[in-house]
Amino acid sequence: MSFFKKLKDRMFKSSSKIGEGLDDLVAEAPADAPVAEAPAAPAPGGMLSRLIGREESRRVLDDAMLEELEDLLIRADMGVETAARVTANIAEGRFGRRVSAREIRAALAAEIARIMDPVARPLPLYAKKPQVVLVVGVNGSGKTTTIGKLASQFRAAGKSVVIAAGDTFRAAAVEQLQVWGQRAGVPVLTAPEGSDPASLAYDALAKAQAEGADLLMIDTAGRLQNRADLMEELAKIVRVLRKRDATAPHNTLLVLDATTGQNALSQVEIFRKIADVSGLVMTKLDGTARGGVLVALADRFGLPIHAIGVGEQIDDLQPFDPEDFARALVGETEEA
Ligand SMILES: Nc1nc2c(ncn2[C@@H]2O[C@H](COP(=O)(O)OP(=O)(O)OP(=O)(O)O)[C@@H](O)[C@H]2O)c(=O)[nH]1
Repeated sequence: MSFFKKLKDRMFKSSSKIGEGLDDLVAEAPADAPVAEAPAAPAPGGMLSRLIGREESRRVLDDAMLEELEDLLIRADMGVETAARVTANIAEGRFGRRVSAREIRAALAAEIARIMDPVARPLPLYAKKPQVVLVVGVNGSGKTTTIGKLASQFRAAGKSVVIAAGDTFRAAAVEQLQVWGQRAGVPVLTAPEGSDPASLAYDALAKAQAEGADLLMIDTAGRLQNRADLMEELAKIVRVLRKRDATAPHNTLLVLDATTGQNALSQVEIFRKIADVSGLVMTKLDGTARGGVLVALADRFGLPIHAIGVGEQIDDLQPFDPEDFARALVGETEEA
């Protein structure tokens, strides 16, 4: 199965929200809508429709339609500012013309891909050994799962990986990480329940250095209820790591849950204040209709999006491909 097909299948809720919304929008043309004088540009596939005797629905792209389009994008979690900008760009050169859903869908996919293109960057790998990756995010966002999936991919690429279970206050979180470590074939370092996460991070880095490991991934707590405590905990981990390696951590990954929609935006704001976030992973894009939030994130923050989670299995973490994502999000059905 191609990447696009898999992504499209997994993101079907987001896909159908925008895809079906666009079809309805064009079909809902007011009966007395004025007919544009400018000839409509032939849409791809238009010829085929004519040959099989089925004309595509078209609607004049006027203010009312643009407003409906903007509403549709906001409902798909793209955020008010991004939705307005995208809609304005789509209007350019098309305003007053009769357009088909297919044409708007293609234009929308191109706009979204243009926004996402600069942020689609895999986790950078450095020559520095061990490369220390701090993983932050609220509880339940998918940190543990993402660490397991990433560790498995790095192992498959021939890298040696060590994981540190830094959420020492939650036994269940540590156990979960151990399960993922086993699946990925990667050692997981733990500390007694309630012990200082910074001291575990220090020991883990010492061990990773002694073993000549390529990567050290450190899980952290995600208790936002007490932000000051969490900030202090993360700052202490960084301080202590730097005693062994002044350049650590080399990446600070923020894991976000797509099902939280617009809330993901405030999580980025908060975590950028309490940790030096260098990149994002968006999980749970499968089974949510809120995938549009990724566009808002890219547009607002410009932080690299390293990968997306599309399921609970070990191989359900994909590199972020802006074109495939954009086409899946707007409900395109065909391969490019
Ligand atoms: N459908 C789906 N589920 C996911 C994905 N990523 C994680 N999950 C699920 O989300 C739930 C929470 O994931 P965890 O990895 O335990 O999240 P965490 O951030 O480590 O949470 P805590 O352990 O509570 O700190 C689990 O049931 C995962 O199976 C994904 O991409 N898709």
